[in-house]
Amino acid sequence: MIIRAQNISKVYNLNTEAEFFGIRDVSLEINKGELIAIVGPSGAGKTTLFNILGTLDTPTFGQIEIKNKNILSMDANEKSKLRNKVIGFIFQQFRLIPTLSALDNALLPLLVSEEGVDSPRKEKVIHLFETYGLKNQLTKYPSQLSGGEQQRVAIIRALVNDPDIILADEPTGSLDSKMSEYVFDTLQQIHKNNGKTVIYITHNLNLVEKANRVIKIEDGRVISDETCLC
Ligand SMILES: Nc1ncnc2c1ncn2[C@@H]1O[C@H](COP(=O)(O)OP(=O)(O)OP(=O)(O)O)[C@@H](O)[C@H]1O
Repeated sequence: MIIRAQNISKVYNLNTEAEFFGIRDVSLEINKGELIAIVGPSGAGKTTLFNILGTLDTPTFGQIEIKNKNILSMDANEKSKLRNKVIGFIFQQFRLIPTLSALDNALLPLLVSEEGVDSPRKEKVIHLFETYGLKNQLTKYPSQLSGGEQQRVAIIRALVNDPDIILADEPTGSLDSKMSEYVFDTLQQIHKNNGKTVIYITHNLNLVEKANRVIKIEDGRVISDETCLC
């Protein structure tokens, strides 16, 4: 098991009149290599859950373990190290830095890690650009790339530290249907070829169908959790 969440709740504005449960008593066990879609209406708690699974936020109640490590007992520095090594993030709005080339954007997690960028690591990233059809885009700036290409650069950035888990918050939410397929195809390849655990939030029914497991959230609770044996 790669992630275990036990009875986690996130309470916003705790002990005030505005107290609100973003998620309520959620328990999940996520195994290595799963391809999971998180679905549910707007305001259901998907991003709240995403942030907690990604160690970007702390639950108010409950326990969370990633790779058998208790996240709640870690300080900010330990969490940030674990996050950098174990989790790759992809967001709806790509979040590339406009003044850096596509290659430098993808290298950023290495630049801020203890290991830094060396030649073999740079070559590996260039190889990823080739694998994902971006070899002619290395020196381009984000504004010179299509939305789908920008998201693929963001996916490579999420992969450079070879994380076990990829967390994607509506990765195709800003793209038209053709570009959505183009980008999702990359996520599927990463899942299939590299054995990564991929967890994505989506409103796109075509992408829900492609998951091995679908977790539905409503009013902060998991209302169904189905694994497809296909
Ligand atoms: N910082 C906050 N303070 C108070 N309430 C919050 C905060 N963040 C989120 N919420 C509330 O928690 C609930 C869940 O929000 P969340 O962003 O997780 O939903 P979501 O399912 O991701 O929605 P969407 O699909 O619209 O992105 C919402 O009702 C939201 O208003």
